[in-house]
Amino acid sequence: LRIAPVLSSAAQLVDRTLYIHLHPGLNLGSGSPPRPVYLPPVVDLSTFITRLYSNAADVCGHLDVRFLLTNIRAHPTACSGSQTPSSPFPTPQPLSHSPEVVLTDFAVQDPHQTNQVTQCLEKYAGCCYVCRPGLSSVLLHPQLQENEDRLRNQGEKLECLETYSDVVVGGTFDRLHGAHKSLLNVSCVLASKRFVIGVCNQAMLKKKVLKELVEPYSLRVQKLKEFLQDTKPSLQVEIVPLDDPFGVSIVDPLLKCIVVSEETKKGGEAVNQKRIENGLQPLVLHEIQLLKDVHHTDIEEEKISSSSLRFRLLGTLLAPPKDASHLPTLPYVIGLTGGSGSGKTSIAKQLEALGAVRIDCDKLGHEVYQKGTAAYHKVLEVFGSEILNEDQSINRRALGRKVFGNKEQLKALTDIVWPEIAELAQSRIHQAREEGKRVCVVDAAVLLEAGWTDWMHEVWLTIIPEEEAVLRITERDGVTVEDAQHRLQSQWSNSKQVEHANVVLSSLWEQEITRKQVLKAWNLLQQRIQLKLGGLEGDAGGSHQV
Ligand SMILES: CC(=O)SCCNC(=O)CCNC(=O)[C@H](O)C(C)(C)COP(=O)(O)OP(=O)(O)OC[C@H]1O[C@@H](n2cnc3c(N)ncnc32)[C@H](O)[C@@H]1OP(=O)(O)O
Repeated sequence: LRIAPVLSSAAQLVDRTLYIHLHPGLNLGSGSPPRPVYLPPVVDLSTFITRLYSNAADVCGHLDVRFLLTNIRAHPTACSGSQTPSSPFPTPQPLSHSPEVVLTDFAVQDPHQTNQVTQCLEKYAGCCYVCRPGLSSVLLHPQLQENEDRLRNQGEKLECLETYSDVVVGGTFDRLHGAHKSLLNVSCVLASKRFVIGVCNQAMLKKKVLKELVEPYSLRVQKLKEFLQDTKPSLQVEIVPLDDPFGVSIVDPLLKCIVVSEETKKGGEAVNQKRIENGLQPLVLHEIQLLKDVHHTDIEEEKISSSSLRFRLLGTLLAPPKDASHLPTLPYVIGLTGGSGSGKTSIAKQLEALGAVRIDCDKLGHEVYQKGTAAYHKVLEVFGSEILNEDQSINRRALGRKVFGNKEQLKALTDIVWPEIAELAQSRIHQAREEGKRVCVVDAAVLLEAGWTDWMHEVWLTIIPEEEAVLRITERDGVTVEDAQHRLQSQWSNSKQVEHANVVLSSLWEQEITRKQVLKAWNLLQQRIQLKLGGLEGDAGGSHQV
């Protein structure tokens, strides 16, 4: 009952990381600073953790909340109410992000006490964690539902939570969120010695929504390590890649418990089946609650999920634009690219409707083949007269069949036409500049392959899964599945393109959803342009105010 009010008042003061240290009954008003104590891992604690992360997602979603377990320790006498183990508390624990301020919800009865209480609090924090010198303290005044609180605390019986020497969990752990942290925290409470985490490798991501936006394996592992080092440094953490749904869970004889959610319970049962087949003891399945995502939209999952987080990244700035000081600030040039069938042209048209000048490079490409032009003759020289229509114009479909799926032939063609298309596109940008336009969108299917990023301010990319692209291409262009695949194979993969993109969009869902992404991307772009222009004006006046 206290969690949400405490979190929301803390969120008003904290920008990034909120570490949580639990000490029920902490008395800061007695004059002498209290000592940190060990708390027993009780069943209530796992409920607390789930509520904590569920509330955190709701009231302070922008914060990286980490519940610390250093003072949670199993002890034979630990589960009989207020008793705590008497072994000395270890030396202060260093945290990944050194605390700058310590907050408490301890209620001061007499305002004259405040100074003494804050001093006690700072000393107490320094006994538990390594804090920077000059750590300040703040007394929070959360709006607690006191009566209910008091009622709950009366005659409470604490039930001990069973702990296990070796605990295992598996998952993708993309963009570590509250539900992951809740799972990890509960697992850390359950594990007394070793915690094994299987992390999905590339092979396991094939079916994931927006799999191209899943963080690299090494980054996911790094974030997990940092979180667990803060949470429970005494634990032996082993992170192993998962190439299949089972990994080490079905071969490690020391494992005792697997932590699952409602959704992954079946997977846990399958693990046990395999363990029995392998002559190993089955694991205890510890099921935790799925956290609800109160902010989820109609097309997002109800639970807190990485897929929803990836979806929300669409249209936002994923990577800062590279230095474009060699380009005029206006028009701001967006290179819009994406595989065949990814909806690039329809997105370019939406941007045009919002005010951008659209430069369609497929169309410019067609212009350069016109009879009598230099490119026309060069293409004829390289590919022969079999690519001509009866009227001697170039049959692009026939040319496409020759080049898509044949690297050398495609290169021969693009060496001829790309310089010509680039020149046409640049002259359109120049014209837009003279007309005082603010934004140009260069719609070019293979912009990255062509190395055109030097004359763009940003690269925007539209992606859809390959199977969907094949469906769309065959339907739209009346070509065979094989031809569609050849065409896609002539282009960089989505993942490779994502590495170079500043903004990613996806037309996988209904048109309205694409429209919302485009609008979001456009509005954010306007803010970036405004900032740039503001910066320029500031520079011109010699002012460097922050
Ligand atoms: C750097 C740029 O992106 S410039 C724009 C792309 N144009 C080029 O690269 C020039 C070379 N390509 C061509 O001239 C033509 O595509 C041809 C002659 C091969 C085929 O012409 P057409 O049958 O009329 O097909 P069209 O030009 O509409 O292109 C068909 C698809 O192939 C893709 N495509 C075009 N050029 C290439 C290429 N060089 N490599 C891979 N895919 C390509 C396009 O993305 C398009 O799909 P989309 O509309 O879903 O995005």
